Amino acid sequence: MRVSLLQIDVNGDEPVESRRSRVAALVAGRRGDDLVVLPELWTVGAFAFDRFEETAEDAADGPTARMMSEAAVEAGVWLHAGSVIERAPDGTLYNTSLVFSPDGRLAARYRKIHRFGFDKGEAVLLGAGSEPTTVTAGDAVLGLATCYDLRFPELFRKLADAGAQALVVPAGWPDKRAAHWTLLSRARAVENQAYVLACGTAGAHAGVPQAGRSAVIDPWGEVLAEAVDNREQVVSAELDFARLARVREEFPALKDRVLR
Ligand SMILES: NC(=O)CCC(=O)C(=O)O
Repeated sequence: MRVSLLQIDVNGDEPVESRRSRVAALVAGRRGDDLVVLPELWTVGAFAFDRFEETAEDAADGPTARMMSEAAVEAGVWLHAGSVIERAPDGTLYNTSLVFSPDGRLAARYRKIHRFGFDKGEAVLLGAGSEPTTVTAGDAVLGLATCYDLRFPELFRKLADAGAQALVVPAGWPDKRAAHWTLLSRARAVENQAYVLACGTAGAHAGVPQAGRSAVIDPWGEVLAEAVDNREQVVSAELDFARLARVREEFPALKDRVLR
């Protein structure tokens, strides 16, 4: 399975509508990939808390969902469209990831469970998701998580237990904690013997320089492809699920679990 992570430059100078069109064109041009992944909140910016309310949209039928659905069809790919600020029917806002099939169907949505900010930011502005989510995308079972979720291994273990072979983590991770991003991404791959597709944002927004450093990590913890900086770029790699099965068979640590 050929995957590409699009490490999108998110900055306040580019209007959200322009970025949406630009990203839709980038996705539409990815014919040949099987799965394309976008970062967390690439429309507004994960740290642009003061703009969450004005940019909130319907998860299934908002402007981002519509354009991403069309772009997935045009490219003929599975698309993890990163996340949007979802306005739910009761008015609650969520940080919600969207996955589209190659025929444009919204195949999965996942509301971020662990909200970032402690007593500020997401933690006070957004509702918390409660449903660990997997989705079958072509040959792969994807486990969905978002940015700060990466710090909570119990979520990833639940996803692995539910059959996830590739753990997809869109993020808007800041540069000052880049070492945590790269370390935890590899740890989640090794401990769950799964691929990790970690897709961060490029550039800087809301005064927060981003780590970038998007990476595809294999079930042995090897980095198959990575962005070495925080410029906008595409990171591509081939996922081999026979290799995943071999790793799990030859080093069956998951079977040795004692505590559940
Ligand atoms: N958008 C986020 O979830 C940021 C997470 C973060 O900065 C961290 O975990 O560190």
